[in-house]
Amino acid sequence: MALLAGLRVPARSLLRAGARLRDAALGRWERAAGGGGDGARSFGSQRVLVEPDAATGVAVMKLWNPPVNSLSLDLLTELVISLEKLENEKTFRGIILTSDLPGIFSAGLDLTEMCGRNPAHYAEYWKALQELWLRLYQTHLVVIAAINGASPAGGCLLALSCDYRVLADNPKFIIGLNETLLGIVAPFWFKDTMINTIGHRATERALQLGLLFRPAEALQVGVVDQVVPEGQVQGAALSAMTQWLAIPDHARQLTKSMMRKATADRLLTQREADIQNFVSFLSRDSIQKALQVYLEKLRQKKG
Ligand SMILES: CCCCCCCCCCCCC/C=C/C(=O)SCCNC(=O)CCNC(=O)[C@H](O)C(C)(C)COP(=O)(O)OP(=O)(O)OC[C@H]1O[C@@H](n2cnc3c(N)ncnc32)[C@H](O)[C@@H]1OP(=O)(O)O
Repeated sequence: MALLAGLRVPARSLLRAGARLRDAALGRWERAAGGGGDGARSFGSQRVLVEPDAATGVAVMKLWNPPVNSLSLDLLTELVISLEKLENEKTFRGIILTSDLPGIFSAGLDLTEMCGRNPAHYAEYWKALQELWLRLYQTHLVVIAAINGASPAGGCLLALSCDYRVLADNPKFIIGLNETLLGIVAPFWFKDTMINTIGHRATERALQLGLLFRPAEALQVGVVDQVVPEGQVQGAALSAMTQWLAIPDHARQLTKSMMRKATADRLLTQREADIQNFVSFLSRDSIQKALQVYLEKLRQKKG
């Protein structure tokens, strides 16, 4: 009930949620894609819905982890599985990554996974996040983020890891790596991903100040590539996809790898140390206190 109290979604969505939870309990669910007629079927898990269109080779991947699509351990795991499945299907060349929750793309890392747990849990959680980033950042598929809501911190990382970003024009849809505002530090691979997108100086300023950009600023600094009216974000992402898919796959994929491999390798060569850093950083009393205070503030916002 407490979870439901936090939901700000219409009754229709609650019914849909109920159906998904039921189906998830039965294992992976599948349903026919609306009138596609091309044999493509939606598939997914409890928190990730994938709507593949075999005719175009593009799948829409929707995050659904109420209330704010925080990147819980379960969501991270389900995202990796869905990505892997699409990568293994030869018919698919592109993914549109978006949210199935109104007004939120992703609230970033799930603070409840980082607060009051034990070191083994922190290690497992961080490894899952590394896994998702390594896969998303290096996937041979074209990934376009259709950002239809707020996207702080880890939500911004998700978007930055895509090949192209379209943001819906709403001043509430802020995006950025705001870790310093929480008293924590963006890890080097978050920082590298942002540098590769907007350059060193802009990243230095954004990271130190924990800047969360509104759409016009996000476009200006280059955090996103396009800003479109709300309601047009998925259509605009699909249009952009046409341009990306017009390029021969082998040439585009080799170029993507050439641009991104060194950044990914930097994490791959020190993965274990990065996990240990995270665990020891998070195990400090001062960090736990800062996170608890921040979480409490978020919870009291409504009260
Ligand atoms: C010496 C140096 C060594 C360096 C070593 C490095 C080590 C590494 C250090 C660690 C680095 C970690 C990197 C962290 C990345 C992150 O992503 S941290 C998470 C950051 N996210 C945020 O700050 C976003 C917080 N949320 C919001 O701002 C808002 O919720 C929203 C997304 C803008 C949505 O607003 P609104 O629609 O008004 O919803 P709310 O009412 O605020 O929230 C609804 C409920 O959801 C809960 N919630 C919100 N965000 C989170 C979250 N990220 N995790 C878990 N839960 C969240 C919120 O508490 C509400 O809950 P209830 O009150 O219970 O309903």
